[in-house]
Amino acid sequence: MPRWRTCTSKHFRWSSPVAQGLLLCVLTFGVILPICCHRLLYSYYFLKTVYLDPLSDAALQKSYARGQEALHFWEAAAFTKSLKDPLETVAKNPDLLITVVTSRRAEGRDYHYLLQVAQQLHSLLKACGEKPCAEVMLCDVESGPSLNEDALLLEKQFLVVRRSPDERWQNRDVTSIFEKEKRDYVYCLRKGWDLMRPKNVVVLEDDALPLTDFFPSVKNILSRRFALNTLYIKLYHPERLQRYWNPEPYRILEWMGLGLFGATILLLLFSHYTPLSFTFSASHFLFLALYVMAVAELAGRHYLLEIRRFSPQLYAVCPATECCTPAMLYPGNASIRTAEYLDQVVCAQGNAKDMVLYKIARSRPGEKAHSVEPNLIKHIGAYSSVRTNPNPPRLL
Ligand SMILES: CC(=O)N[C@H]1[C@@H](OP(=O)(O)OP(=O)(O)OC[C@H]2O[C@@H](n3ccc(=O)[nH]c3=O)[C@H](O)[C@@H]2O)O[C@H](CO)[C@H](O)[C@@H]1O
Repeated sequence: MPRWRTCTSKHFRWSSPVAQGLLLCVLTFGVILPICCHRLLYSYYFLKTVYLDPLSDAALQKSYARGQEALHFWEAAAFTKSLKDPLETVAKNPDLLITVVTSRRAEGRDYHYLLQVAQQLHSLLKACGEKPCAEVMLCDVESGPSLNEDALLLEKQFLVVRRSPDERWQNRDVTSIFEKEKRDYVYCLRKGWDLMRPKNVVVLEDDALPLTDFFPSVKNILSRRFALNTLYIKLYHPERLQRYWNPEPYRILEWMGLGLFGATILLLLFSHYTPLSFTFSASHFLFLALYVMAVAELAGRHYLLEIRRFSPQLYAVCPATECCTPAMLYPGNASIRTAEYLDQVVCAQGNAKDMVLYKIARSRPGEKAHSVEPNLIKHIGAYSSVRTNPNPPRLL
């Protein structure tokens, strides 16, 4: 027998733990995960070159169809319903006020993001039963010569607030869109507080579509102790930034915890169900922990988070992340504190209101900020009203 064959058989036996571990890794990472995850947008296995374009086009088409359906819905409602002045019908001191900040969109107007959000809120509020879960205020910040037609269409159904000509005059010198966006946000925070003195406030951007678990989850979060001492709680973080390998310290802890938990379960299963005699060792445990961690990261943490939707009690609360403010919960009088803080800062490119808010919460003594996972809204805005848009917009 040639010499190399003797060597191989001496050092490499398929029954050895190393060979079995190798086989498991090759099967999992080279066969099973690629087959199961190549179409999953937020997985490392996602075949971007093949699937990104069709998935993005399908998402645009779906959003367009929802927008047109919402347009017909609200056009019909405007004809058939003649409500009292919405300002008379809103409750004072509601438990929850939902403020939707909206401006006219130059691009993507046919998607009617605001109408989609309003229709979803309308149906979720109807499902709440007799006592409404929240009051809704639409804050139309459009100050240009063109009107925000979607907000106009909703005037009979919702309370719509706008700046007076004097207030608009005071803001005429703002040249940066990011500073304008911040001032608009502050205006909406203050207006909601002045009109209703709500017990808690959620501010939604007009392209933040609440998911079906929105109201039960917000209620559950507000019932937790930490909410009382929080400046804001983020209800959305972009899916593409939800990976473990994004430098958020709490995620590394979660990742390690998952690895240890998964390894324990796998060892218990192996020891019960393998016909071979099984000896437990620390290196087995370490290997399995790393294996579970790698599977979770490569398949996509986003999909793991979705398991938490099973019940609002399972939603995780973690330290706030930096990016984006499409859906923010301000418990108690935090909305008015936030407006005061934001007033003291000037926003600019690279230092938009989301970054500024994050820095405020970190630098002010006694203020804390949190994020909830999984997301409570879906971000439907493929076209930004403050940044240049790629043509056509893509999901990643
Ligand atoms: C999904 C996502 O990452 N969204 C973030 C991104 O917004 P986007 O770049 O996606 O912009 P967007 O069009 O969604 O606008 C954000 C919000 O600002 C409002 N608006 C717009 C123009 C204006 O003059 N005044 C005004 O108030 C608009 O109605 C909307 O409620 O960046 C913003 C900061 O710049 C925020 O952090 C958004 O959460």
